[in-house]
Parts: sequence; structure tokens; C-alpha cells
Amino acid sequence: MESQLKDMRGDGPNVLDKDPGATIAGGVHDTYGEDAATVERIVTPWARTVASGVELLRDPRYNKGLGFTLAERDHHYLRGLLPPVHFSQELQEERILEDLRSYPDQLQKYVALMELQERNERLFYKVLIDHVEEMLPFVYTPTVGEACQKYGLIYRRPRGLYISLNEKGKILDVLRNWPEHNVHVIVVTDGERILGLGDLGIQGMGIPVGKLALYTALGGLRPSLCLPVVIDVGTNNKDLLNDRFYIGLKRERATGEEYDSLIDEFMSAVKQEYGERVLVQFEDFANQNAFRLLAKYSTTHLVFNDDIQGTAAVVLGGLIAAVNITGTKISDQTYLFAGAGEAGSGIAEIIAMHISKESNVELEEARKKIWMVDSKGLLESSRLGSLQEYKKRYAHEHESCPDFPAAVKQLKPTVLIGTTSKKGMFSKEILEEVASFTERPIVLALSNPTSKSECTAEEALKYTQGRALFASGSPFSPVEMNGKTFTPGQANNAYIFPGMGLGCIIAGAIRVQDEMFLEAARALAHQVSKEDSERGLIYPSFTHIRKISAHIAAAVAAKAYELGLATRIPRPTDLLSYAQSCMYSPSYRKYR
Ligand SMILES: NC(=O)C1=CN([C@@H]2O[C@H](COP(=O)(O)OP(=O)(O)OC[C@H]3O[C@@H](n4cnc5c(N)ncnc54)[C@H](OP(=O)(O)O)[C@@H]3O)[C@@H](O)[C@H]2O)C=CC1
Ligand SMILES: CC(=O)C(=O)O
Ligand SMILES: [Mg+2]
Repeated sequence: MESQLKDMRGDGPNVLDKDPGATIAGGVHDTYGEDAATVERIVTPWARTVASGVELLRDPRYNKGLGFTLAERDHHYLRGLLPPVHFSQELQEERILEDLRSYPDQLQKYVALMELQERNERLFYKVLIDHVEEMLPFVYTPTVGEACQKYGLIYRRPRGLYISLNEKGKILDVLRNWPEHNVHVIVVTDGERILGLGDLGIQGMGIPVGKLALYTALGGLRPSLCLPVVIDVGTNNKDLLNDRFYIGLKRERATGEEYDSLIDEFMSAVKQEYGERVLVQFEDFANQNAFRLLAKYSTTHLVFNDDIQGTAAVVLGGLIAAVNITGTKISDQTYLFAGAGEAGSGIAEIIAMHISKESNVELEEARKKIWMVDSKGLLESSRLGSLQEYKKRYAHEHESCPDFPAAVKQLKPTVLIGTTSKKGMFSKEILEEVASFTERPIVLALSNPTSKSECTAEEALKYTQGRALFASGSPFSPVEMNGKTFTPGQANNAYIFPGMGLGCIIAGAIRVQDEMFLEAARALAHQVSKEDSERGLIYPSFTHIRKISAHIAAAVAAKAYELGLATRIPRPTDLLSYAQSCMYSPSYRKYR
């Protein structure tokens, strides 16, 4: 028992290591697939060796750099390969921070952090975990957006798996080239809608890499359990096609059967190689594929779409916290969305689900509180014939209305939600208008990166005389207003997906259902403290993200058990402590 607890604390091998993985008859563990191999079935030969000397210094999982003690240097043939001093991990961390802070440019910080991840994984995660608020903008939005745009140029070492059309028919073998065989979470993109920056083809790889770093730092999943994947089906981005440093396939995007069959092969291979309980997070697909793929695989795989569902949960969590501040109800608000794509539709639907449960009304009825504008104007019934399926539910009876400013005038919303990737969409006039008929307008400018935000924090506060409850997808610096400092919140799915992933894993969930996102949203809202509310904040600080993720994980896992989707039996009695005990610690391990 003690040793089990020790393992769970992270002093020994992590409990998630003990996942049975693939088993063959009789329950024999066949983690690497060799026993199940037949003459026909190809396996990758691999060997686990004890690293020492230079090899140890070059292995980011085990390297401690100057953190190797003198005894460790003796035992592992490192004498003379390092300068003579020994630094504690804390001193190494301070050195890294000082170095990072000296770079004037955000992209330089990104590159330096990625290099640290390649060199000394534990130190990288220690820096990220201990300084999450400061580091998040570099490993994640907005800097990751710039990194993706320049990925070909800043490319140093490959990270994650690149699966292109060239790998058609061989994807299972490609998965077996990956050095880890115990994979629990995959974040996959095809690079077609990278943040609000459009089609970046294979360079979208920065997103799965960044999101999975957050799975570890924010959600406590061990790095080796995480696999970033980019599916390269070409790109329609002319600049990239003409760029001699572009690292992907130089062809137009595959569509139709060619596209679908590659994705299908990937999804089958993933299940075959890692089993039923590997979580696949779809990220930054363009909406014509995102909705389809989610519908197609959600009944056969453990999948979710972060842009549709993760974003929905983070917004609902913020809205619950916002109405707690205003003393109103979610169902009291009138919602107007600028943008009716993946993020917009996902958010609208979870709000409607919440209202339906809260007010005990039919979903149809609940949807009527929500109005959406797309690039062609207000969704309303005269457009039903030409709308995509996911928009039809919000095409209510109303006269036609050409654009967002006109819709604001006609509908008098109390909540504005922006998912257009269009800077300036929440203009001075619109913010003033909303502030004229609502005491505390809720303004969520969700588009990423910062350059695409519908408005800035300063604009939202200035044009509403400091009354707006504001949050944005990418972070904004604090704003001074009437002698007070307001630190804007970040409405980003990074609050949700790490806890969602951890919750699925600790429960051994086999499917993700919308109710799990509803629970995640409520758990997030619960983490907003009284002090946060008093300061007009609708999200808790990212500084507490590991605690937040543990609460989300426990809520998600509890729902998975309730829905009969959990396979880890018996159910841990205290899911919260169990979630916390499973979290990866970046502290160095002592070597013999
Ligand atoms: N903060 C967060 O956690 C998240 C933020 N996002 C951000 O949200 C943004 C959108 O993502 P996503 O929903 O996936 O993208 P989509 O492409 O699916 O949706 C964009 C929507 O904006 C609409 N639109 C474009 N121009 C206008 C306009 N002038 N007026 C009104 N509507 C307009 C589009 O209309 P039409 O349908 O007619 O083309 C479409 O409905 C991105 O910037 C992304 O980074 C996404 C996920 C999470
Ligand atoms: C945050 C995120 O997932 C996006 O902007 O796409
Ligand atoms: Mg995304």
C-alpha cells in the first residue's frame, strides 16, 4: 500500500505507467506488441539501454545538465563532460529565467523554451509550472501563432509525428516509429485553421506540441504519454507553397475520399496501436472537416474537438462566474455571437444545454436566447435553405439583418461573444451601445492570437466606463481605469483540455460526451474565488491551474463513471485526491 501511494505521489513510476496497455490472451501484458506479432505483422525492433556519458547528457528525459551531482557524474561517466560546478534545480531554474527575460523578442523566448524542452525536459516543465502565467504566452497563444507562421525558418529538430499523404498505407508503422509505446493523449491537427491565422499546413505542428506541453504543465500528464501529430494533406496557402523553406508537402490540400481515407487510416491505426482508451483531441481543423470528423469518430473513439467543445466549456464556466457577480442567471441574458463557426456553435450549444437544465425548458426553447451572426449577417429563418447544418438551430424567426453592428442595435444583447478572427469587430460604437442598455455587459473577445482579438481589454473597459466583465482568448496586460488596476482574464480552452484529458485517463473513459464538458465548465466556475469575483474576474488565475485541472478531472471522471463510460474499476473513492496523486512532478529523480 505504501509503495502504491509512493508511486501515486510521483516518487516512483507514475500510476499511469501501469496501465495494462495491450493485453493478449490470459492477461499477459504485451505493451510493445511483440508477443502479438505474427510473421505477417510488422513490428519495430527497439531496445532499451542504460544511458551514460554523452548519451545521458543528450537525452532530454534524463539529462540534468549542471544539476548532476558529483556522485552521479562518477557513476554515469560524466566527469569532465560538464563544468565542475553543481547547480540545484532551483538555481538552474533561476538561470533559465534570467536568460529568458533578457530576450527582447517573444519568438526568441519561444525558441529558447523549445530548446530547453529538447535538452532538459524536467527543467523545462519546472520553469513552466512554477511560472505558468509568465510562460504561457510564449509556449502558447499568442507566440505559438508566430512560431507556426515561421516554423520552417525556426525549425531545428523534429518534434511529434508528421503523417503526410506519403505515409498512406503505412500509418501503423509510422506510429511504431514513435519511441514511446504507452501513449495516452494525442493532439492532432491538419493545420488548416491555425488559431485565427488560417491555413499553415504542416507548420501547424506548433499547436499540438504547445497543447501537449500544457497537458503536462497544467494537467500533470507525464510527457511520455503525450503524442503531437500533424496530418499533412498539403496546403492552400500560396505563400507557403512558394516558400523554399516550407517543410510540408508542396501541393494543394487533399479533399474528399483522398482526405477521408488518410484520416480514417490514422484513426484506425491509433486505436489498434494504443487501444480503446487513447484520447484523441482534434485541434484547429477547418470547420468543414471539424464537425464531420467529430460526428464520425465520437461514437467509435475517445475523441473530442477542443475548438468546439473545450472552448464551449471554458466560456460556460466564465459565464457562470459572471452571472454570479451580477446576481443574474445564465437564462436572463441575451447572447449575440460574432462568428458562428466551430467555437461559436460549440459555445452556443453548451449555453443552451445549461439553460435547458437550469430552467427546465426544452433545448429548442433555450436556444432562442442565443443569436448568431456569420460573415453573411444574422442567422435567421429566411437563410435556412443555405446554412450549414450546425448553424440551422440558431436561425430563429427574425427579419434579415446584414451584419453584426445592425444585429447589436436590433437585439440589444447583454453578452457579446466574438469568434470571428476579425480585429475591431467589437468597435467603440458597439461597446458603447451595449453599455447603454446593460449595467454589466459581458464581453468575450475569444479570437487568437492577440492581433485577431475582437477588441482589446483596454477598449472593452474604456468604452463601457469600466463596467464590462471582459475576458479574451489571448492575454492582455493589466489596464489602469479610474485609479484601479484591472487584470483581464483569459477565456481560453487551456483551462479545460488538460483537466478533461486527465479526467478521461484516470477514469479509463472510452468515450467523451457533452455532459462531461458541462461538468468541466461548472468545476471551472467553482474555482473562481470571492476575491476574483470582487475584482470583476470571471476566471481564476492560471497560477492555480493544477488545482483547477484536478477539480475538472475529478468532475469529468465522476460523470464518466455515472454515464457508464469508465473502465478503471474499482472507482477511486476520492477522485480529487486520486487526480492530484497522478500528476507529474518535474523535480529531478535521484540516479544511482
Ligand atoms: N479562446 C479560445 O479558447 C478559442 C479561440 N478560438 C478562436 O476563435 C476564432 C474562430 O475559430 P473557429 O470558430 O474555429 O473558426 P471558424 O472559421 O469555424 O468560424 C469563424 C466564424 O466567423 C465568421 N465570420 C467571419 N467574418 C465575419 C464577419 N465579418 N462578421 C461576422 N462573422 C464573421 C465566419 O462566418 P462564415 O461561417 O460565414 O464563414 C465563421 O462563422 C479563431 O481566432 C480561434 O483562434 C477558437 C477556439 C478556442
Ligand atoms: C485556443 C485555441 O484552441 C484556438 O484559438 O484555436
Ligand atoms: Mg484551437
